[in-house]
This record gives sequence, C-alpha cells and structure tokens, in this order.
Amino acid sequence: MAGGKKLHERVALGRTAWMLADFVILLLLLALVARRAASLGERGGTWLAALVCEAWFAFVWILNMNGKWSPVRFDTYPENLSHRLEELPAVDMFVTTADPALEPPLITVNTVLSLLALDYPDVGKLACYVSDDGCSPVTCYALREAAKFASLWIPFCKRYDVGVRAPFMYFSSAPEVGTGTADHEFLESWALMKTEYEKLASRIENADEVSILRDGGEEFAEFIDAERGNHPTIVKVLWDNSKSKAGEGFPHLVYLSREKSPRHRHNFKAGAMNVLTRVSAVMTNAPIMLNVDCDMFANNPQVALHAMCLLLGFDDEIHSGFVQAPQKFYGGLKDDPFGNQMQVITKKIGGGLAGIQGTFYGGTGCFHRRKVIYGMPPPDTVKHETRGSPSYKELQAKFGSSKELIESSRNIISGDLLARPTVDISSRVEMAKQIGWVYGSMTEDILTGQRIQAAGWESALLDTDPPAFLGCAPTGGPASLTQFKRWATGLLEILISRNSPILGTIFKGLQLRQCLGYLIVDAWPVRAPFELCYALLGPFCLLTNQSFLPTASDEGFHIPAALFLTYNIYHLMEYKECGLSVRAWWNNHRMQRITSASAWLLAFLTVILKTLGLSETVFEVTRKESSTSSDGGAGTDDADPGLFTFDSAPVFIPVTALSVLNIVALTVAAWRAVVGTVAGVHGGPGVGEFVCCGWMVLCFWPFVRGLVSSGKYGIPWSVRVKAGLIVAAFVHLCTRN
Ligand SMILES: O=c1ccn([C@@H]2O[C@H](COP(=O)(O)OP(=O)(O)O[C@H]3O[C@H](CO)[C@@H](O)[C@H](O)[C@H]3O)[C@@H](O)[C@H]2O)c(=O)[nH]1
Ligand SMILES: [Mn+2]
Repeated sequence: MAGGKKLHERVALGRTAWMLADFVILLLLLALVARRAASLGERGGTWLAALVCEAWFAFVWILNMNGKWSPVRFDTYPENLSHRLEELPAVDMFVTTADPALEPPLITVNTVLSLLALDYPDVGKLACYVSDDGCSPVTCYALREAAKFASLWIPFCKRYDVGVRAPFMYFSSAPEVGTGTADHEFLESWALMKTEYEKLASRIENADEVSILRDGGEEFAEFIDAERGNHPTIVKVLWDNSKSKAGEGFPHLVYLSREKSPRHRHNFKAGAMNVLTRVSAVMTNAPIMLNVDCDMFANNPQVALHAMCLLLGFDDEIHSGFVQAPQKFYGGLKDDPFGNQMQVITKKIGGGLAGIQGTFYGGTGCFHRRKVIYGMPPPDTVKHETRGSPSYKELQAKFGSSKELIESSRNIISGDLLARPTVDISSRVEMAKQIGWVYGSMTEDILTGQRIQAAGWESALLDTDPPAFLGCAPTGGPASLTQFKRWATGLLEILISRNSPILGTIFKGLQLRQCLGYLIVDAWPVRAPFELCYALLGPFCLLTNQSFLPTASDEGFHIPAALFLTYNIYHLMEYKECGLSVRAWWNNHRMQRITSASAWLLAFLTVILKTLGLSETVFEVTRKESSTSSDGGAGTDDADPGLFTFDSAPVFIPVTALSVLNIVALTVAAWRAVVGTVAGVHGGPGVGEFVCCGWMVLCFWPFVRGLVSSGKYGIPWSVRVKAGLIVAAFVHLCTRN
C-alpha cells in the first residue's frame, strides 16, 4: 500500500453450508436429466422437451453457482485518508435525465443537491454536470433555482453534519435533537431550511414551460426554438465556484442538453454519457468520474471518500478500474411485490462477482477512471512495451478533431501510467469502439463494464453503511415489466453481438469465471423459451391425458419431489439470510416466473426481429414518482400500491394466456378424474402434473386476479381476447386427435 495506514480490506466471506446446498441441488438436477436420458427411447416428444429444458435449468444453476461461489466484501477506512488529502483526485459528477414528465425535475434537483453537498476536503475538486435529453427549460430552471438554494443548504449540511443530503428525504422525518441551546439553534435553522426547501419545491412543481420561455428572458432564449429531438447543444454554467475562496462554496454546476437532430442516432443514455465525458473534459477534466441516474441521490455524504479508499488504496490500480456501489432503493414497497428491489441478487451475485473480476457496472453509483473510459488498458499489461506519449494523430483518431478535447485527453492519458503508444489499436473504427460508453445495447452499463473488464481491469465493490446511493424502483405492472423488458433486450443484444462475453474471454482479458458471471444476466431472455416450454408441459399433459413426470408410485418420483422442495427452501433461506420475509421470497419467486413469460419472452422476440432487421429497439425511460414525499412514491390515490396493475401492452398477453390455460387444464383434468373414465390408465397424468399447474396458477395469481378485476387492476379486454385466442388455439392443437 502506498505509504501509511491501509485504506481498505478485502474480506473473503465463508459459505461452506451454501456450497453443500449448491451441490445437492446440482446433483438432483443431474439425476433428473440422467434418468430422463436413460428412458428417452420409451417415451415421446414430451420427454425430449422436458429433457432439453431440465438440462438448460442445470446449466443455469451452474452459472449461478459459479457467480455466488467466492464472495468478498471490501471494508473501507476513509479516516485513514487524513494524511493524504492533498493527493485526492478531482471528481466530475454526472447526472442524466431524459424526460421531465417521467422524471420530475424535483427528483433531479434532489440528486444534484445531494452531490453538491458531498464531503470532500476541497470542494474545488468537485464539479457536477447534468445532461438533459429532454431539453426542458423547466429542468434548466429547476437546476438554476437549486443552485441558489444550495448556497443555504450546503453550509447547513456541513455545519450540522446532516446525514442524508437530499432535502426531500431529510425533511421527511423529524429533526434529531436534544435539549441544549445548540439544539435550539439547530431547530431554528432546521425550520428555516425546511421552509426554504418547500418554497423551492413549489417553485419547481409549479413552473411551466410557457411562462419560463415568456418571462425568462435571455437565459432561456435558446430553448425557444428547441425541439426535444432537434436542437443545437445548450450548455449553461449555473454555478461557477472558481470565484469562491479556496475550499469554500460548493462544486460547479453545469447544465447540458446535447445536440440532437432527427438524422442521427443518439444512442440513449450511452450517448448522453459520452457527451458528458467530452464536455467535462474541456471544462474540468477530472481523472475520476462519478455517474448517477437522476433519481439516485447520494445517501452517504462520505461516499466519495469511501470510493477513494478503493481507487487509491490498492498496490496496483488494475484492481479498481471502476468502483461500483450496489443499486439500492428508498421507500421500497413492503415485501417487494414487483420483484425489482433485487436485494438478494445484489448481495449474492454482486458480492460473489466481487470475488472474481469484480461486480458489474450498474449504470449508476459508479466511480470511473477517466483514462479507463478512454480505453486505456491496465498498467500491468503495458509494462513491457516502449513508453511514449500518444501522438496528436493517434489522439485525433480516438477523440475526433476538437483541439481542446485532444489536449484534455493528452493530460489524462499522460504521466507514468498512461504514457504508452496506442499503436496496438489497428484502425480508427476499432478505436471508436474501444472508448467511452459502448453503443449497441440498451443496457449500456453491463456492456461498458464488460468492455473495461475485457481489457483486463477489475472492479471494486463499494458497499458502505449507510448505503452509498438510493434510488426508486418502479411500481405497478406496466413500469416494472417495461424495465425488465428493456434490460433483457439489451442483455441479449450484448450476448449475440461482437461484444459478447464469450468472445471477450476467448480473444481478450475477460476471465472465464467472470464470463460465466455475465452469462447469468445476459442469458435472462434466453431462459424465456425454455421456461415457457416447461410451463406448457403441465397443461399439455393434463389436456392430453399424459405425463412428463414420474407418478407417485414410480421409483424416480422422489427426484423431482426433492428438487422442488430443496430448490424452494434454498431460495427461501437466501431471503431469510438477507433479512427478508417469506412473503418477499414468494413475491420474487412469482415475479421471476411472470417476468420470464412476459418481459424476457418479448425481449427474446424483439431481438430476433431486430436481428432480422424488422424492428428497432428503443430505451423506454422508467417513470419516477415525484419525490416530494418519501413514502415509496406510490401515489396517494392507490388503494394498495403493491397490487399488480395492467395496461394493454403486448407484454401482458403471454402470462394472461398461461393463467387461463392452466386453469382450463386443471378443470378438464379434475373433471376427468371425477368422472373417472380414463383415470388409472397407464401413462396418464399424476400428482406431478397437477402440482405443476397448480403452482403456475399460484405464481400467476396477480393475473388470475386481474381476470376478475376492473379498472387499472383488471386485464384490459384487448389483452384478454388475444390471450383467449391463443389458449383456444393451443387447446385445439392439443386435443385435435
Ligand atoms: O435517452 C435516454 C434514456 C435514459 N437516460 C437516463 O438514463 C437513466 C436510467 O434510465 P431509467 O429509465 O431510470 O432506467 P433504469 O432501468 O431504472 O436504469 C437502469 O438500467 C439502465 C440500463 O437499461 C442503466 O443505464 C441505469 O443506470 C440503471 O439504473 C436515467 O437517469 C435517464 O434519465 C438518458 O439520459 N437518455
Ligand atoms: Mn432508474
């Protein structure tokens, strides 16, 4: 460690009992597959289909086992930075927002305020850039007002060592006080601050575009003719701290709406991130860049210092190419009804990967090294090459023709670590593909992180207490499934692209186990056809009076039965270990089945259509509930915000159809059993098929309820009709002979 006390510690976490359980389930899966393979000759297509699906499930299990196998934790000690304060690098902080309607400007303002108020020894080293893809004068106005408020808010936070510096969250609970005079003074300031914040919030919430453009004068003139998708670049320095005394004031604040024209692709968030990188390069050019989504406020004011422990604290920089805080959410609904708080996945897979080549880049809450984003490989890998500064020409090939940008990149790509020729990059096109946020997938985060790890870098996991950043998870059926669909689409785009992790392992520096880790998520949508096929086997067998599982009297029966039990108990225990309820486990289990048959399935089809050139993929921004309250943002008109809601989107059709189909199949089979005509015939369905269909109906319960409800809690008729037609066709095909 470079001089002095250690800044962090890497702690390997034991999990022997879990490893044993991993193996038990793996053995059961393999036994199931082996038995099936052995008796394949005597059985028909149903057995073959079941065999293929079960083999796939075993493969997915192995992927997950690998991901969770060797977790680590990083403990950080920012107090040990005290004698290295001079060394701390500058940090450019990026916030992206895209739509003032889906992402109310007050949310962005809170995130920005929490960043401006971060603890850092020299605030002159921090700068905040907000990218607005919505090109909204209201957002710009809101940020200008926020900058004024910041001059009160930030001294208040620092003076009283405020814990959570996003005002909406801070003021959602009563102040913590004792009874002394100092407390009295604090209470007065607290009340004053709260009133000021409320005024700010009401100015922002009542701001309307028309009056801003009419009365805003010069300052908003550029917005007058700007259309969201067609306008020149707008850059506004809303706060310039260089006039403050050294160490005083608060970080620079810059508003940016990048140039757009209908003739060009803008590459969604990845495009915005690259513009932020370029603009900040010519303004402050900090070697470290923090990026957060507009709803992800800094919940721990010390977060930048904790991150520095990981960025500066390794003997070799290679171990912290980027530093990622896990995504966590505030005000989440109780028991995670939409299965999108992802606490277990974050802990088990995120923590597990931290022990391999490092956790994924999650798109928000991440500290990047600028030079890594610029495509520089880790220092170790260039040790034996001749060193020298990159030539102007090489930089031009890499960064375009802007003189300032080239100069700034020269500054970043210089010095001992970076001074290396870039000749190994063969062509200019190749170069463009190796720098910045990578295009070509809507989950640009996973793709970009993978590009960095394929270059040989590792990442470090920044898990602080209190959590570093908190954001909002979508609520309601449409928003949740849309988000899952976008992720899955983007992930499959990665899997089949030239950036696939498999190629990254064969041809580049992505470690094999890390590649398998990426496959866990990249293969989400590929799981859909297998899971759908398996989900259809139960109803198919009940309708056609066959079986695909051993009956209770068969000796093989105990294998699927044991698997069913151990698998569910294993996951239940994981939820318990993470401090979650049985209900949370069930909600997540159920949502996995729903997501697979809806969002993942549609993502799978979308990518096939895109590959055939028949459709385009678009980034559908997630709706964020207004942050004036901190009740999880579930609007007040909702009777129960945890109830599943629907709209007429195609994503609801498959699960509606599956729900109906399972009910129909159970009814037909139960009828047949009662009437007793063919019961007892050898090869007919047994308890296994009934349990499968019953379990499906339970998993799809929100949809079953949706079939008998109305309003937004009911499945729209257009969806019911389409689903009904699909079911009728399936039943007809099954029972034709
Ligand atoms: O054209 C666009 C679209 C989105 N965004 C911003 O991207 C961020 C993420 O969008 P959101 O709708 O909140 O998506 P989520 O699914 O919640 O985001 C997760 O997944 C994304 C990839 O799909 C990552 O980029 C995010 O960091 C990650 O938090 C937000 O700040 C948006 O304002 C843009 O700047 N421009
Ligand atoms: Mn989001």
